[in-house]
Amino acid sequence: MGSIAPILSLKDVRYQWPGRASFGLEVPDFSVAPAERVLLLGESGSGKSTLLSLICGTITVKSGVITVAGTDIASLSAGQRDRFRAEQIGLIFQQFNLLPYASVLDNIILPLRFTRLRRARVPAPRETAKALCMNLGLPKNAVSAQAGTLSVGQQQRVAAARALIGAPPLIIADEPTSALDAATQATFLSLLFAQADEAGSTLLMVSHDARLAEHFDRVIQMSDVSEPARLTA
Ligand SMILES: Nc1ncnc2c1ncn2[C@@H]1O[C@H](COP(=O)(O)OP(=O)(O)OP(=O)(O)O)[C@@H](O)[C@H]1O
Repeated sequence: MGSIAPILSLKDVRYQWPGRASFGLEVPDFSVAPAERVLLLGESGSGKSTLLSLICGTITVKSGVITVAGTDIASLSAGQRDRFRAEQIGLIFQQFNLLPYASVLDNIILPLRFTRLRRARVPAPRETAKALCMNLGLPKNAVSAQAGTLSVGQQQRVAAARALIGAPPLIIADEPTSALDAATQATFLSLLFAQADEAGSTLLMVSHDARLAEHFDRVIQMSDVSEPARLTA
């Protein structure tokens, strides 16, 4: 990784869900370099979503330090963390989390409402949203459709466009291809990578699906990142 500062870094991070002594994360050292495409593989229940929640700051570490784009997220108040997340991280959820009755266009520009910094990077939000839709292979008339009326594969592209708009430095994707067949997965990933490249965004994806590995710069197993065996209740 040389002297380039990582976009994401976890050092000596520990987390345990309250009342869940049987599960814990312990991450001695994990980092992602700018523009890397990293796939984090792990079985169901291995803690992938917990790790992403820690990185996004929706749950807070018991000990250790997580930095995103150079900022220690524990140093921020809850409100600052929400703003910081909206500014710095584009999220693609497993279930996409689109507003089903809002238009595709309104879904895509939604993150810009929460952060002036990200909004400032998009002089013409509606035009940018339309361009992202086109580049991600959505039909032209899809932008005005209600998001909930689209197919699963199309909704996934809308979720990707929403994550990419305003070029956040870090894109985090939680099993975004689990509902798709292999050919559609590959197409989606190559479109996502091309758009992430254009935005200069780093991509961290978690999945249980080892078949995705060939598409990524680096593939890591959850068991190499976290050492749950060392935890005590
Ligand atoms: N909100 C929560 N409260 C308490 N325990 C939780 C919570 N969320 C997750 N856990 C527990 O943390 C452990 C890891 O779950 P997590 O969802 O992080 O794994 P995962 O690898 O993302 O699984 P999957 O691939 O099935 O989504 C599990 O034992 C789970 O029950």
